Amino acid sequence: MDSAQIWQRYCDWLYYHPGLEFFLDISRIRFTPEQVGSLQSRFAEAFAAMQALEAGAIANPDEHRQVGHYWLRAPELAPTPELTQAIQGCIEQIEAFAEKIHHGMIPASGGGRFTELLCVGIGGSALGPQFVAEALAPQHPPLNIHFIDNTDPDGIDRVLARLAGKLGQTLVIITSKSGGTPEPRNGLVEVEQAYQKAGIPFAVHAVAITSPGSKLEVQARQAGWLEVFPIFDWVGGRTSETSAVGLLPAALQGIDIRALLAGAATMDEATRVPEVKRNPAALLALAWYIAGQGQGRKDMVVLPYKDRLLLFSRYLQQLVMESLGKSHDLKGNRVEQGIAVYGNKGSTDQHAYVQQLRDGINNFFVTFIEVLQDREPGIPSPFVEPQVTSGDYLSGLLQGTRQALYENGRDSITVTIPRVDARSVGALIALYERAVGLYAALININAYHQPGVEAGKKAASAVLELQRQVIEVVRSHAGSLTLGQLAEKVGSPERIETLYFILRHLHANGREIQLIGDPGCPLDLKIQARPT
Ligand SMILES: O=P(O)(O)OC[C@H]1O[C@](O)(CO)[C@@H](O)[C@@H]1O
Repeated sequence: MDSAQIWQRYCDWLYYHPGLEFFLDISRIRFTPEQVGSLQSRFAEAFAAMQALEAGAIANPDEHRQVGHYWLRAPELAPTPELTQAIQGCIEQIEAFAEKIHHGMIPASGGGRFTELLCVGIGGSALGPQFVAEALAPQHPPLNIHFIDNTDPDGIDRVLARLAGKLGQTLVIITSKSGGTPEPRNGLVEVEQAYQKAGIPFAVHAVAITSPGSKLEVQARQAGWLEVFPIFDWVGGRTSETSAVGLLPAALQGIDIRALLAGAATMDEATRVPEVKRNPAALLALAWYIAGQGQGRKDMVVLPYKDRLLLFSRYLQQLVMESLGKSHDLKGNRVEQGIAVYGNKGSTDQHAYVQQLRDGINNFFVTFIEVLQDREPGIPSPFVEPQVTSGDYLSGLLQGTRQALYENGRDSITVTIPRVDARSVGALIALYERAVGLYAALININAYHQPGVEAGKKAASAVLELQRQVIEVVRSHAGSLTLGQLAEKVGSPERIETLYFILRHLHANGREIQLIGDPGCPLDLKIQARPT
């Protein structure tokens, strides 16, 4: 194609939404009109499936659940008046609570207003709030946000060290839809202990966001925590940013949650249009499908050219990969679907891996995220070269990379937003949620369950059970044992490798067990109880 044809293709396929000042360009994905035509009937089915989902169908058949995250920003569309009321009530509850915290009507136990916010949660209970905090938190927020999103003791220590001396001014949110995920439970135990050590009551600092009736809710109510906010059954973790999961931390940081919801609602309207060319989420799904031949053969590299959007790719990683990475389709055929997502930000990544993107293995397509506004209005941009600002550079580098990749047979999508504000971020979240839903319908998979995650969780609890057994056996044995003898004694010779990992970890942490000998020769090691 010559430059005039490429330009014509750009104009033909450009999507623009005037209300959101949002552009989407998929012209640099090399698809043919025939390919688009061949997907028309599948798209018709996908639009119908999405309509049924929004009307309250059981769109997550394995878990027998409705999928209602779109109702969160258009409560009037929820299938019953009770649900409409529950959604609206939750938003009002969030706003009222944030106001009381901001104005010191709920005072910190250390006196005065809360100044810090510690969010404990993992996966969908952390990634959205982290992305939104990075993108939208004001320079001087009413509460400074911190996250514990793992069960890494050192990671927890680092966060608690930052809060040293400030626990009395810290509001703690524990977020877990199930209320039983081990990582946030562990975070909660360690944070509670930190409060105890500091002699500060925990309950008057604590808030839960969880499913009604969960273990976490029961604990919060029994202990008299400040408040409990609901996560509705029909909201999945990875699509929970516009529920209390995302809205509460955002409101507490002074982010305009009504604007976030309005941006998402406007994008939802735009992505309900049952015509591919006029629906930006359908255009994205089309581009993904064609780029990866409907089998995820190409990875999605997400490159926002804006520091504030750094965590967007991480957020999308869960949204896309946990939704689309499935072994079977809805008919029970083994399909092993998915699209791998990675990326950080441009132009920084240009000095990291863009070399491979341009010249190396062609197993990806890029999504450039362009932000038109360089910096806050009113702040002048100095020239870094004659007539050129830093922002011009950023824009030039995005365009240059897009062009250089295309010239070398590498495809890309470009999403353009006017500025990083609550409205645009809400729109981006809604855009990708719908694109994932439509793509899942095209490839006929359930995007709303995550059975694969369970296998790792089950295996982990079996490891911990084995560890308990091992400690007991070694403690009650006089003298030392070899690894083989220990494996026999615990009745798990087939799990000798797991045993070795357990022992090495206990030894390294000065725990109940000692290893004597060369750690590089596991079979020669002597295992004994550590003297107390
Ligand atoms: O909010 P919960 O129930 O603690 O779950 C956290 C995360 O764990 C998963 O269930 C599995 O990784 C995610 O889908 C979810 O976002």
